[in-house]
Amino acid sequence: MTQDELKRKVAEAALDYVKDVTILGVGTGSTVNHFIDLLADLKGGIEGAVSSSEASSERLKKIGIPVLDLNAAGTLDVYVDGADEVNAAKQMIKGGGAALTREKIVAEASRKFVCIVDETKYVDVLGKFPLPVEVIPMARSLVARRLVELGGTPVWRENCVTDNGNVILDVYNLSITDPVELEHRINDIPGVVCNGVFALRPADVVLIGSPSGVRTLP
Ligand SMILES: O=C(CO)[C@H](O)[C@H](O)COP(=O)(O)O
Repeated sequence: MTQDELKRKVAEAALDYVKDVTILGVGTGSTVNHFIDLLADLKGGIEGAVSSSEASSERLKKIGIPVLDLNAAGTLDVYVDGADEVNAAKQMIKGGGAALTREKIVAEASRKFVCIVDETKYVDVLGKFPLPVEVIPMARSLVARRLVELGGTPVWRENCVTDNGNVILDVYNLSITDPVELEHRINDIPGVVCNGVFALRPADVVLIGSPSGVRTLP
């Protein structure tokens, strides 16, 4: 099976978690794109979705699902999103699609975070995938210097402007043995809007697609 077929398969499995949901949170990325496409056929009572990106909002609207403002929607029952890496503690690296800030907000606003990944995303230690950090443009060099002090090698993702008008630094060479500590430390750097470590609010359910089926992390 191709990686894209695995993404489709795990997206299908996530439908079980939204059957009784009327308003759900929807993440960003190619795995979530499959999930959105599958929502179109769901004979459920979905009345609307809170989206984590302009790209997902457009896709939701195309299939007739209204996109709601989080301020009006309040607490969401379920948030479905992908990840770039996930570990056994259901902590993740996210932000490969530059949507990390809104993803972290919608995740925080949700009772249940269902993370959908193919098997290539499962790791023992987070950090092989370069850690995305969203930064206010004027602070880019300052934040990069602080990230070097933390042991990383930040690289400016050129030609990328986030939905919030900011820039992304991708941090290489991190071995994230204490994700909670690193999430706090990067958040503390002035100019950082958000970092892609999702450990303070990990996933509640992780579904992993493989050729032999979809497994749920214990
Ligand atoms: O965090 C994300 C976007 O900011 C995505 O969830 C992550 O990049 C995974 O993407 P894909 O499903 O395309 O592999």
